[in-house]
Amino acid sequence: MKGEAVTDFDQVPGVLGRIVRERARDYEGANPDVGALRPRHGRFRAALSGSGLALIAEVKRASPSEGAIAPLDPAQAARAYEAGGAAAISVLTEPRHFDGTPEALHAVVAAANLPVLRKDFVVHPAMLREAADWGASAALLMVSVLGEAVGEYLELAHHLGLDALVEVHDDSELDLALAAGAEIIGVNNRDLTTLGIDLGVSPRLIRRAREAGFSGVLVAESGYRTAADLASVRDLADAVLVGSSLAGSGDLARAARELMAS
Ligand SMILES: O=P(O)(O)OC[C@@H](O)[C@@H](O)c1c[nH]c2ccccc12
Repeated sequence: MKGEAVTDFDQVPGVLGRIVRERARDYEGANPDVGALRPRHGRFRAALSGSGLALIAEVKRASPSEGAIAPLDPAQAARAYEAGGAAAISVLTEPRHFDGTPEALHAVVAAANLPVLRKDFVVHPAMLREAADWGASAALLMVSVLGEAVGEYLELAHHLGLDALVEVHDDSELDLALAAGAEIIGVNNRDLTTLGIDLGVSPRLIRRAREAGFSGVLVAESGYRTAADLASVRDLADAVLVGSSLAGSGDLARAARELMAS
């Protein structure tokens, strides 16, 4: 199965625009063929579908909003998150702004007994093929980046046996994700064009998705630092995705446990 690279990023503003244009250049000329159908185990989705709020803990060494966070060893960090009760691990593989690497993902897949999400700015089918080859269970697809192409990328991800976390930040992106047939929708509290956080975004859009009849998995993303911060999504979301506050805590297992204590 062959996909198409997304190249038209003129509409994407701010930091996000800069990053996706860099990523598109990185993968220019890469092979867009994702090969034969691979079996899908749905391990990422299953890990988030139990009762109670599940934690997706992120291996995040740096970010555009915080700069350097912590020089984490990815394997050690993943084992600590697992010990702290995480249901899945997210690993940044974007090199310039998040200090991510493919090796970090390899190391986490080898070290942890949990499903792993490749967190990157996917703009080319080859990035999904890599995620599957590297042993990830899921990949992030951002509607703010892919626009109408999100449906095609969802199909490519599923063809490769991957679950897809389809990320939205506003009403029109949510509508696109729902129309594309997303099974797992993440609502990002951070506006990636300005980097501003509004913890009201997740509860609002998660409610809207449920009202629209969405029966899949809903994930609240970004900006959560304390157990109290989670009150607004505790009985609403299936999972939360947390990076900076855990990664910068010094004791990742303990920070994960304390964050999720209700
Ligand atoms: O570090 P935080 O505020 O806990 O956020 C984690 C995660 O949600 C964030 O890293 C993220 C959400 N969507 C993204 C898209 C690309 C890069 C990073 C992200």
